[in-house]
Amino acid sequence: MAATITIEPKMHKQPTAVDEKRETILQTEDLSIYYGDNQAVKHANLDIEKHAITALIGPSGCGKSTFLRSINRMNDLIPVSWNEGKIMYEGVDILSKNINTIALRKEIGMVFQKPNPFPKSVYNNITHALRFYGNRKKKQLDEIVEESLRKAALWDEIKDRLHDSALSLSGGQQQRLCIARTLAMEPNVLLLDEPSSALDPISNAKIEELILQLKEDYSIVIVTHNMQQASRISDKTAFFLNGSVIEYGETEKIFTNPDQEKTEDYISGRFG
Ligand SMILES: Nc1ncnc2c1ncn2[C@@H]1O[C@H](COP(=O)(O)OP(=O)(O)OP(=O)(O)O)[C@@H](O)[C@H]1O
Repeated sequence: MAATITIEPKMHKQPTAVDEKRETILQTEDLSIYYGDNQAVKHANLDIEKHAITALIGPSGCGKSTFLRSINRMNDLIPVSWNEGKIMYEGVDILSKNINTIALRKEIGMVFQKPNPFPKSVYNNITHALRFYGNRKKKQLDEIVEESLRKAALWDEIKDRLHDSALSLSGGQQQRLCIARTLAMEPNVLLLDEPSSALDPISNAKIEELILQLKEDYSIVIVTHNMQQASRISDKTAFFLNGSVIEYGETEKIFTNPDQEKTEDYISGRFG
């Protein structure tokens, strides 16, 4: 039977049940990812928890972004990329050939390092994909725009600028708009690839605060080079080195009492 990802309408989510927290939402099983002959991720076994923030850390080129992009099959867009192993999401191996990747990317949304709003109005940035996928009424679109911008902590700042170009917003506002655009698709999982590294410290702090709020409703995986950021906001941390997951555990433990010497060396700045 063809494996599909079901999209359930969930505009008005119920509050998260306490007992739902810290369940596993995604599991990678012996996941390896290659670019041609270059093995960028090596046999990764990670359980990503629901309603938690999972940070992926490690030196440049160790495979963090590759791992992240594989979770919603964005890596498929790189022709030389191929993989082995499994990524289980809601009982389905999302690396299967018959997965609907468009539906998958709605459920598992992604935000990139550089804010990349469309050269359209704020309003149309959020409604563009919704219009493409369905015949939503204006009233409904208005509600989604407001709800998404509120969730992205941007509504109060730009509610009078909905028809201005998104490119007229500041860098930090553009990044929160990109987050709002992703939230409008009602994802379960958010993949964030260094979402604040291109921003000034105040915008960075706002994004961090936002990510912490979003964890109530979403499961978040974030790639970051910023050790303070990882220790401030994440619940779990995975340390990658040369494509391998060297250590994975509670963030507090990883940063205060890691099991592996290499982890200790990295977080204390001895390399990387
Ligand atoms: N599009 C691509 N085509 C070919 N090789 C790639 C591609 N993207 C990444 N790689 C290779 O895969 C390996 C892992 O890169 P990746 O970008 O995943 O690491 P990273 O830990 O996210 O690095 P950084 O922190 O610098 O972003 C590197 O050897 C890199 O050269």
